Amino acid sequence: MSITADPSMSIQPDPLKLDAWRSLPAAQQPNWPDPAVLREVAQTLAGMPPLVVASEVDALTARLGQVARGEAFLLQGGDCAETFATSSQADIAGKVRILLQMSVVLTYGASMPVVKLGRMAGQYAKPRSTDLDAFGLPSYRGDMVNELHGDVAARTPDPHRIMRAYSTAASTLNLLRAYAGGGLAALEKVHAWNTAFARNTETGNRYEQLAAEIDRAVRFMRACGVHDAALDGVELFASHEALILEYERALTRVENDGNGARAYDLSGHFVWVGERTRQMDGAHLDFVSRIANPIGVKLGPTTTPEFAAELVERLDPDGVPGRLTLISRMSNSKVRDALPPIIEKVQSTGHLVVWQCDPMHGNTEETADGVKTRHLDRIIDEVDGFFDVHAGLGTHPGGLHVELTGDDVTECIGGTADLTAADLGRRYETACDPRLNIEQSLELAFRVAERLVADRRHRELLSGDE
Ligand SMILES: O=C[C@H](O)[C@H](O)COP(=O)(O)O
Ligand SMILES: C=C(OP(=O)(O)O)C(=O)O
Ligand SMILES: [Mn+2]
Repeated sequence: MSITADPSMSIQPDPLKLDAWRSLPAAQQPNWPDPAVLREVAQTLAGMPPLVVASEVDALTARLGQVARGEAFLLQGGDCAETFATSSQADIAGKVRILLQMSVVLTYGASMPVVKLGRMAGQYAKPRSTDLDAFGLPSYRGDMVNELHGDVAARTPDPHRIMRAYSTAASTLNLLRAYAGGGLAALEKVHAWNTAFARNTETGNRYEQLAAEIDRAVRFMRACGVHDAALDGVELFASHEALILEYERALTRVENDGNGARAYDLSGHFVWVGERTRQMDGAHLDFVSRIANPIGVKLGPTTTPEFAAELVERLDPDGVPGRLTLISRMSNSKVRDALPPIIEKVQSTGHLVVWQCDPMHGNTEETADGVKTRHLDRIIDEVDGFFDVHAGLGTHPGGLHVELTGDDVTECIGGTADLTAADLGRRYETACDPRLNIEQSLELAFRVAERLVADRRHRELLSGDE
């Protein structure tokens, strides 16, 4: 579905052209039945407090600048589709715990600072391959738009859901901030992040050993009188796909500092444009080109090097390292051929971007029963291919973008527990794409930490540092 939105919906004078997208083709927008209701909701939302503030957004750009320069690693993860029903304390805590576990594996294992970015507090809208689902109902497009369960009425887009998305994002962020600022995220809790379920697995045991070492180190530092905020909490940022442009626009605020007026999309710290909405002349790229947030763009296997170079010039005109993250999602079979010419062409522009690997979306497959799944072997192979390509070109494999949950779900197959298609029925709970469970997520984190260490060692040997 591709529609051009109503240009009369511009809310205010618009010197930064934040409404220019309205006259461009916008892919994947819902067919809202009543534009007047949508307008009303957008106006209400525009008068509400933003969910994050500009200084936090700028802090994330600075951190991502470190990633772009090869000094840090970006870990981004969370649900494919957050739902209102699965935004409870337990759901949020579960995702925070697994992100903390993965980041500690990476920080400790690879001695590299990790920028932590949840696919959380806004990931309520989904692009779909088809307008109708397998039952002939209008496709589920995320809780911000329509309802997963039910009939045609439930699947009819309802603009009021946008307000519910805003309030669910607010309560999710509230808890995220509380967890990040202390309590759950303090390094003393490194053992507590491991759930009972994962503790009894091979990967969970491996984590326990690492946690024991960290625990000892933290106790040693405390005994030496070290009281550093970095031990007591973490910086945790929030991100989602900027899909429903009415929502993103309504939460965009213009800030005036010494450097003039800048627009920030304060629905989250980082937003990205998906594979299905990255048309060069389309509404989504126009909108994100006008905001000051760090932004991402997904790049699938049809991406040409020329497109990537044009994208970089367009979205990072001022050459700010960390402004742009290019998220490759090529599939394990294509990454080794498709990615190198893209990186080389982008390098030739002189811009410094974050290179991030999404090993999930190119590797979705269907079982004989028509269930969407992903095999951990293919996921790990795409990550390996991504690292191989960067090692070959001398560029920094900057980050990982994954769909995961803090639960013991059975949605992806493979891993040390050797889940098969026959296990999928046991706990298949996703609203959209299959997510890694805790053990599979940890296994992937250990693999990435090993690659970071091995590749650094290799570079040091080549440069004769040791
Ligand atoms: O992340 C989401 C999916 O990859 C995307 O929405 C497409 O899913 P579909 O092919 O089931 O529509
Ligand atoms: C839809 C998604 O990805 P992509 O745009 O890469 O298909 C997603 O990240 O959930
Ligand atoms: Mn997905």
